[in-house]
Amino acid sequence: MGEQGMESLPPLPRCLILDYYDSYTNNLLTLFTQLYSDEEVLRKVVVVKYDHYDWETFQRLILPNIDCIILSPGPGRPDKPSDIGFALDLIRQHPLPILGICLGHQAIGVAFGAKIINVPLIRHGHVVEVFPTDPSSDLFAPMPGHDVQASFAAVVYNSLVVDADSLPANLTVTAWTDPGSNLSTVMGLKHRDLPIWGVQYHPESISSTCGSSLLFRYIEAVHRIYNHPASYPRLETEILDSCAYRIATRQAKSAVSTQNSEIPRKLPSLPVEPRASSTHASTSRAASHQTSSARRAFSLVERSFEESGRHRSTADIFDSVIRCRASLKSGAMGEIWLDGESPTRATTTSLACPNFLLTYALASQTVTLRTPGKVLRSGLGTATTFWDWFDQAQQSLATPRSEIGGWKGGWVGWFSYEMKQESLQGYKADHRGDNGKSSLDGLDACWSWSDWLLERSSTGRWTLRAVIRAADAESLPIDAGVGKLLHQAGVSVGLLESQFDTLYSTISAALNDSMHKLESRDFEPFHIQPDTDGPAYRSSIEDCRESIRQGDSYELTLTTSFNAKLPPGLDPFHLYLQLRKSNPAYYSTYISFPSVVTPSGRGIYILSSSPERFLKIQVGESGRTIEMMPIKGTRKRLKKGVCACSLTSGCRRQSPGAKVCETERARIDEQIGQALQDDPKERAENLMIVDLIRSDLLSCCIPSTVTVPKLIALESYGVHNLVTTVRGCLGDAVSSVVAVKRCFPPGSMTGAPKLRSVQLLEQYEGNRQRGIYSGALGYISADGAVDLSVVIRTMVIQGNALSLGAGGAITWMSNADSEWAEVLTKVESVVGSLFSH
Ligand SMILES: C=C(O[C@@H]1C=C(C(=O)O)C=C[C@H]1O)C(=O)O
Ligand SMILES: NC(=O)CC[C@H](N)C(=O)O
Repeated sequence: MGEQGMESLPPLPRCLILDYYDSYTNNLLTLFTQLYSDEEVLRKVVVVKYDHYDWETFQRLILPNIDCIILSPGPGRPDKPSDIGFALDLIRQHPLPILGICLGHQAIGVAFGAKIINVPLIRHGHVVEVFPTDPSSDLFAPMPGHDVQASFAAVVYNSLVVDADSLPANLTVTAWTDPGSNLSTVMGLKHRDLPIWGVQYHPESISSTCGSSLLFRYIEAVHRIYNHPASYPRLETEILDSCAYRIATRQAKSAVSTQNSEIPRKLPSLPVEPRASSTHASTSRAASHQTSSARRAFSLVERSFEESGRHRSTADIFDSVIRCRASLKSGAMGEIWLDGESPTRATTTSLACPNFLLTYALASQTVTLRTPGKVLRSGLGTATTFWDWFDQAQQSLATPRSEIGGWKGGWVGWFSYEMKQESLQGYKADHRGDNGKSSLDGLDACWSWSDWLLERSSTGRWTLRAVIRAADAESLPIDAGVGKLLHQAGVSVGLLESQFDTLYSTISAALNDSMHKLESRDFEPFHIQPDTDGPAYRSSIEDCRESIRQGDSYELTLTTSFNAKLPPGLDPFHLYLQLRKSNPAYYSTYISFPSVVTPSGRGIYILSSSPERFLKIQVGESGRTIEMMPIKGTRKRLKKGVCACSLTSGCRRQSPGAKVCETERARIDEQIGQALQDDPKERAENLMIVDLIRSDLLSCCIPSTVTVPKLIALESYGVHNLVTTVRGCLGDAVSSVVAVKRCFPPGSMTGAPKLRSVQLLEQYEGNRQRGIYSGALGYISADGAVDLSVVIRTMVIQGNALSLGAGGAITWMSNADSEWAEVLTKVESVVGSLFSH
């Protein structure tokens, strides 16, 4: 070493990132793609779980075939063998250049004899100022052409830190935070003689600066150690295959990619044929979309109803067309209303009567097909998960892709929170919450299929959309999977052209039936009670804070459940009509499956007013985009009609509703929102989940495409919320269902790091199953488009039992009283004055 830094980008060495099941590890890839192309990074950099190989195998198979190592951040302690695996041996034997980040950095300290202590001030998700001891050299030297800076801003996620007083002589401190104060801690280390470096902060965080220059200088140092070869070989396939999530390098960033399957195949991307003015639905054009090499049984059609029904309310149409028309309801499994009443974002509404349901029981690993006349079960066996089985089902019933947004027919349903057992890598079955109360009993996932739907655009026009089955189409394979079940039950998927025509006429008549009147019904308020009372919840908050203090978690979304017995005769639909008025939300949804029986009785009904997007997949010109919009940070609003006037505000009359009162109320409400957006605790809560969501998306996206177009924006619906938008382009080989699986459960409902937080929360929530609450709800369109909400602010009714989950993110800075008040605010935003509690 000792040579002047090279001023050009070195070729990329083969780099293995050892992942401690942290929820930020994949973000390191974005530092690489700021320097190198996606193709190069996906060929040369691999993320492998720290327990994927044992030490002996790692030394034999991996070490000889890589050039450098990054040790990731992670939960727990570097001096605890189960948390750190073989890293201490790796560092002590220092076979290759190593860069440790956060937990990895602390492991470097421990490996050479330093002590780990608690930080004087825990500030997960906060931006701190880092002061390199020599900002002009080694890993902190600026990028070529940039000025030397005495300090830079970076995000920290640590509870623990290397004790500066215990450092052995062979380790040097390279950076500090808060130098000279009693908050000062070690932010960087390096070995005096060996190519081993560590940083305590998170260079990969969205709000950290100088991350790519650190990586650049590390790669430059690695390159120097290998005497500047012209290039490095690509990683061997076996090593690439040991990555938890592979993204296809082939055709990275290509235009529209294939629908599905881990084996990429080229299918044409086809638009839906609009049939706005035709009264004869012809499927011939749709059918002609099929190519002989990729023949599909199903296609999409749509036909508008022009002015019909335009002046009637959506609730009225839902009641008259979907709920009351016997000819449409016979043969249906229930009613679906993807409502989407949003004051700030334009939405479409979809109404449907599904033909069949697929439900999944985690405990017995059994899929059940439910049709109006039949119930058929099929065991999955232990070799597969429902996610993979359902992925195949989705693919076998898929239509060609359409660039038109929204649900075009196909699946509507949910994955309950417990489906994490089959999606979350490293999840330990013995921590499962299945000894807790389960009321879902076999509805851990539930996906209904609708051949057709009635859609209202944001301008009010109604359109019939359908999945069409070509009369001469080959039938589905019936030897396994969904095809076998559907065949046994005698269900055929998709409408024939003639059926579409008849349906169009029937619905047209119903839309024009102005005699229909939607009755509104009053009902008695009922009593809703929390599962956990305030003191018990406060005590769980302290448990969460203790886990955070010990370094096991950075943030935990603690939840509880509120329950009520409904008065006899209460129709959930009428309760939903009240909810959509009192708490309009982007993802408001009503689902009714009256024939499904659970331990609480007959029928399951979902009444959702979720404002939160979990995940949306759209097909666009440049490929499939995936977007997630986590919410963190919630405050009560000052509602319309409340007089907030004070003596100083100039309103003397103090009469709620008066114009001057309303102006004052709006001003104070805006101030509350602004204060939320400016609050460092709330911003940190949001940032922690944003970094986690970026890492989730990197498990299915081309790395350089993952961006954050909107960071910590204020959205005010029923409550004030802070919302971030994270977006990326899906990798070619990642199907829609696989993308959902890789990001499930929603990070805003777990906290970070996801795996460790999920398992801790199971303990702190008394092994209670969260059920549909905290899961994902929405559509997976026949063409692979997806839009799912995070299931919050949602009433689930089974028989006469109503449950409503609520919770909030706990960080070190949480105050038990205000967290409990936040939970009650969320509950109130849903049940409001309907209930006494
Ligand atoms: C846990 C809930 O909400 C989650 C927690 C939030 C928060 O802590 O601010 C906000 C939205 C959700 O991601 C809930 O509504 O029950
Ligand atoms: N982000 C991290 O790697 C955290 C490391 C360690 N668990 C701590 O809390 O200090």
